[in-house]
Amino acid sequence: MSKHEIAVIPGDGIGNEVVPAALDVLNTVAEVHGGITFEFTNFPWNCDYYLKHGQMMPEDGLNTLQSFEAIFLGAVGDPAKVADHISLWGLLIKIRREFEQVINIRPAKFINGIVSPLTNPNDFDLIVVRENSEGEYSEVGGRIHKGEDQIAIQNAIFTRKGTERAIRYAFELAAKRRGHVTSATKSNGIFHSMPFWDEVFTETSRDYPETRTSSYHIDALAAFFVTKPHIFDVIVASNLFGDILTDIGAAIMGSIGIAPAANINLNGKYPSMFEPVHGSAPDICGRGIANPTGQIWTAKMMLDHLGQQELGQKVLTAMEETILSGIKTPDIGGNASTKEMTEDICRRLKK
Ligand SMILES: NC(=O)C1=CN([C@@H]2O[C@H](COP(=O)(O)OP(=O)(O)OC[C@H]3O[C@@H](n4cnc5c(N)ncnc54)[C@H](O)[C@@H]3O)[C@@H](O)[C@H]2O)C=CC1
Ligand SMILES: CC(=O)C(=O)O
Ligand SMILES: [K+]
Ligand SMILES: [Mn+2]
Repeated sequence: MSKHEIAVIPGDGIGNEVVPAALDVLNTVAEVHGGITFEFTNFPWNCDYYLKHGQMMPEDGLNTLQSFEAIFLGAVGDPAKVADHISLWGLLIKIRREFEQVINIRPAKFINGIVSPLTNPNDFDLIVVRENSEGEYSEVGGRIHKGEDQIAIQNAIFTRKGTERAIRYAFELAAKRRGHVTSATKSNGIFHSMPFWDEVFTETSRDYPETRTSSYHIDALAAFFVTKPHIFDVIVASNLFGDILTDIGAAIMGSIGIAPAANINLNGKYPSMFEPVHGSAPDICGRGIANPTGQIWTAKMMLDHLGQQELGQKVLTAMEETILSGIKTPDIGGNASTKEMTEDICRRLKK
């Protein structure tokens, strides 16, 4: 019997609806497997916690999390209670940074049974490798002066190490897929960091002569996600570009509620963290209609990471069958609740 100890942070809003759903699925696969168990430890760190304690997590929160094999998170943010930059930097981004989760892997593919907003989705199947530790997501800068003299300065950080690490990861991943890496750049408008990004991409690509490479400016690339997403295999992007591209990736699948993500620690010093692409969706929170499949597909990515690829595949297959059978939440054209969709996935896993 192998036991996986997982830290669970549902967070805010629909995180509290989709995380329990995905835990049901994980418990179901463990039961079906018979040889593994999960021990989930829940941490109620979110914007309500902030209102009570003045911080998003306790002082020793990271220490506590460090002993777990992985972290399973829903979403962070409730702008009605706490400003987004405070809540996200106090929990989600803090964990990504401090635990050196330097890569964010975000797949998107055509799913049978969901109407894509694209007329010709053409069975696209892509993965965005998002640099997750630096780039435009930065605390470096400041604000000075008042009134009409106000100045805000925001510095983006691109290190050789961080840039090359993300690009190399994309090449390694592409070697196991269709052997094509696309770089997201903007060297026509961003004077220093993006020409640097291009140089590192070109240099790194020399170590992978078998791999086909492309490079597009992010504006054109975003448009190609809409007009011809099937041309992509692996896309490597900076933190912000990857963030934006993956909401588009989610949208062309049919809903942001489906898209999964994994924040990967590569050096083995800290746990990795699994959380879907979407946020806390305050507009639908509390109605029991949040799409659980982004969180469930994220659970599949966690299973893969834990070495349980076979179980991961089972989860994805059950999820796809449920969708194909028409048991779908409203965001993907159905009228099922979060609970009904989750129960159907669990039922299929037990068969
Ligand atoms: N990784 C994270 O924890 C993220 C947190 N956020 C935070 O979440 C809050 C809301 O941000 P938004 O920009 O509105 O993005 P959002 O992703 O929460 O919502 C955008 C739209 O997608 C819908 N949606 C999202 N997830 C869904 C699901 N599972 N099922 C059905 N519909 C779904 C929402 O109802 C909304 O209309 C903010 O505080 C924001 O900072 C936003 C993005 C990522
Ligand atoms: C914050 C956010 O939107 C993301 O990291 O995906
Ligand atoms: K999330
Ligand atoms: Mn995002």
